[in-house]
Amino acid sequence: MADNWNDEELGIQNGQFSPIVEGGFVHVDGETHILNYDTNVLSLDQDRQATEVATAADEDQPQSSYYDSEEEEDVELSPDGILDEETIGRGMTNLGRSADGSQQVYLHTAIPGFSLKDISILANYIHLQKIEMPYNEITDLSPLNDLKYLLILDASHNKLTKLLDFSPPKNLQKVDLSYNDIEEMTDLTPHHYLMSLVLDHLCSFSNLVQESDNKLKEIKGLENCKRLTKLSIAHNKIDKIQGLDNLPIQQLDISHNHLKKIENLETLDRLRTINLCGNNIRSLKGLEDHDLMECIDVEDNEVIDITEIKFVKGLRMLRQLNLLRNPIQELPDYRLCILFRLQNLTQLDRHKVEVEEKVAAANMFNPPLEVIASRDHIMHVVYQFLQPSRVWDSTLPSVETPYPMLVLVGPQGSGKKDLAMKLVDEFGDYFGYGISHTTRRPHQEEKMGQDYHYVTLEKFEYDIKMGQFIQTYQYNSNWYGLQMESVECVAREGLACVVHMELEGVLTLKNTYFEPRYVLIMPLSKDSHEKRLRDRGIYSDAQMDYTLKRSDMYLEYNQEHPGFFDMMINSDDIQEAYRRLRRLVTDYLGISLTSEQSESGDDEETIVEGQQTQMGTRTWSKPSLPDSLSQPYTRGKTQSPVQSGRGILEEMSIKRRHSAARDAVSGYIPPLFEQITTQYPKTAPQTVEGQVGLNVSGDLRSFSAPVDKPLQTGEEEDSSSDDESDSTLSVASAGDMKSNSPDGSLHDGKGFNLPTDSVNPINLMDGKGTKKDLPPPLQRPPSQGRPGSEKHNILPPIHAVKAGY
Ligand SMILES: Nc1ncnc2c1ncn2[C@@H]1O[C@H](COP(=O)(O)OP(=O)(O)OP(=O)(O)O)[C@@H](O)[C@H]1O
Repeated sequence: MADNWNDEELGIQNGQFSPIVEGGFVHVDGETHILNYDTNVLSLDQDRQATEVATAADEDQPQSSYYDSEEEEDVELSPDGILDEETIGRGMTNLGRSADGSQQVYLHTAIPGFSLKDISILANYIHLQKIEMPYNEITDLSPLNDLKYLLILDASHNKLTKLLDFSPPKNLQKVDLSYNDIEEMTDLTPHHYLMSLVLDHLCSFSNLVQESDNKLKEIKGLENCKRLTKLSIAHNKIDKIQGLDNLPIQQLDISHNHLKKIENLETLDRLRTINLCGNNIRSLKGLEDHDLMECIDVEDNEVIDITEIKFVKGLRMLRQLNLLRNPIQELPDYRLCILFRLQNLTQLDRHKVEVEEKVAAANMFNPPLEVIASRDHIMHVVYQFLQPSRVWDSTLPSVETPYPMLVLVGPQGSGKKDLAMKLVDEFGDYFGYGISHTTRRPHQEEKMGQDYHYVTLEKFEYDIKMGQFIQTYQYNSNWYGLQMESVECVAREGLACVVHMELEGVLTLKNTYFEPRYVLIMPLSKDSHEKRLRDRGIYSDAQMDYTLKRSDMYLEYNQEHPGFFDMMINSDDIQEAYRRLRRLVTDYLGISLTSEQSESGDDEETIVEGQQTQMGTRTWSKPSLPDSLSQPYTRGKTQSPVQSGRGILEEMSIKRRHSAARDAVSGYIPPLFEQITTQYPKTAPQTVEGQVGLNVSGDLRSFSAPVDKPLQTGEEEDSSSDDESDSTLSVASAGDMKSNSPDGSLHDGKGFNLPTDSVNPINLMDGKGTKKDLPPPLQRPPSQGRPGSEKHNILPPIHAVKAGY
């Protein structure tokens, strides 16, 4: 009869079978069918009408719902441990089609906790696909021999002594035999459809009180289980991982065994989850090369060394790692340390990884340059705040006119120190060398207080704490730093300060109120850079490698941060580099050189003005006001106008710094520290007239620093030519503009306060960007006496009122 049922009769709607089950009856569409417990087959009961609704069984329903009928409490089920029909019937769930599709049958039964010893009756229920019978006293599974459709078997918590010692149901896929008295794994070749095997806590049942010696010690017999994807053999006495070669295992649980190392997993290339908790493992070696691994649990082991992480570092899919209760937890900053090394983790030690932690880890162990610089800056500002306040009147002469500084930046061995010193030698009337402090020892040819101030680490640290530094940076285990006093010393002389430093130093400097011009001195040829380093004979191979790698970083930084450097000069040939730098500076200062002298090389060049060769005379470039910074300019004869100068962000940053500096200056109350402030000159070099700042106009910088190209043969290096516009730092000679002023003075009584259009370099160009004819520059009287502020009006004036005097 059942064979002829159509879907509707069977309660199948939309392909879903939804009968109403009540005890041994099934109600479908108002008809009641009787379940034949012997065969699982339903037959129609004409006399009964469905009255009550019972819950339809769900395939994944938990065991706890096996018995929920209170009315049947009185009945003694399976007395004497012999499984009976009543017990089975009550545990039946999941009515569905038989495997051949011809009948409606119950597919699942659950008979837990009946102290069953004899389950022979199960042999009659051939349609069962899933049997759950934990917490019994079963010793023999042979009645399952005939259950050829059995897929899932849970016989955990029984008294089985043999592993699957019944002739195999054809398709047995999932087996849980944990908590049995099985001492040894036997050959499971007959169960070659096995996908999941759980053998936890073997031999525990009869040894609840005392730890059994008979626990499973060896993994074996699985060689032919070619479909095994999950294996759990936790809480046994296994001391070696073996016998799993080439199995498709994805989940492996060997927790709480006696493992000392992770081995023989190389061929388990589908492994995704491994649980090794509660062993004696010290090293994570053996976990590498599992590309699909997502989750590793090694809680409660002996992992102590952070370097062990290297074995799981390459696991790109790894998301969860548990290292709780390992000695490694004692390491300082353990969590950030791990998160830095394993940046893909979403869970560590059972705790979700927060984004903030990842950022903190990166900032702690490999901070971006900007973070290094910000920290450095913060540190020095804080230490400065802790000191009595002091007015740096030479370097902070006015909030509107920044103190002129030139920073040569580049990798070690780029030759920037030599260039800086040479520049100061030649243009001593304009530039002074800002001497950094260092903890490194002087090289043979270096002199104390000339190349660096050489100090001990203790002294360096002391000076940091005394708030002396503007910036510091550790390079190759030596510390370098520029002290405020070093800059102030130069400023007091009325000179612009030239310093050289690594990129990190520049980043810090960019956080300060200084607004230097930055020239990247870059050896573009690796070979010549390496040769220069090697020729010095003082660097180890590792140091040279480090330096050469950093030179790539400089190039990248220049590419990625357009406008960060004002100019790049190739220093492969140091003579040529100096010529370019020199040229840049003369443009910058508005100093004219005769073409003859320019061609004659760096050593011979003489500064002239108004076509007169006279050492020490010069024309002055007109200082620009901040407003003029974003004016366009032409760069080189052959190039189309390129935007340069400050980017929008830089502009905004400068505005912020101006405003901060303005606030600082206006709120300054000196009397308390008069003795400190008065030991330094209160003002910068006094003469205001004809002052030249380095803050020459630039344009919006939308490209990385322009490279100052070497001159071609026949090309004139003449500041009077159009080449003047070659420099990013230069503007059309503003000295020409000053010809309107009889004495070349730009002073308006307060400092620089020229009408904007008079300093706007665009005004020097015609509409097409070519230079207009300009009036000849006025000759400036030759300098006399010692070089210094009184003669060289480089610095802007101090606003005494603003400074609080
Ligand atoms: N205050 C500073 N802040 C950051 N870096 C600095 C500072 N002073 C010097 N440096 C840089 O530290 C690096 C190491 O200094 P060192 O004197 O050993 O190099 P160098 O041989 O003079 O390099 P170069 O030939 O490029 O001038 C150099 O790149 C140098 O410019």
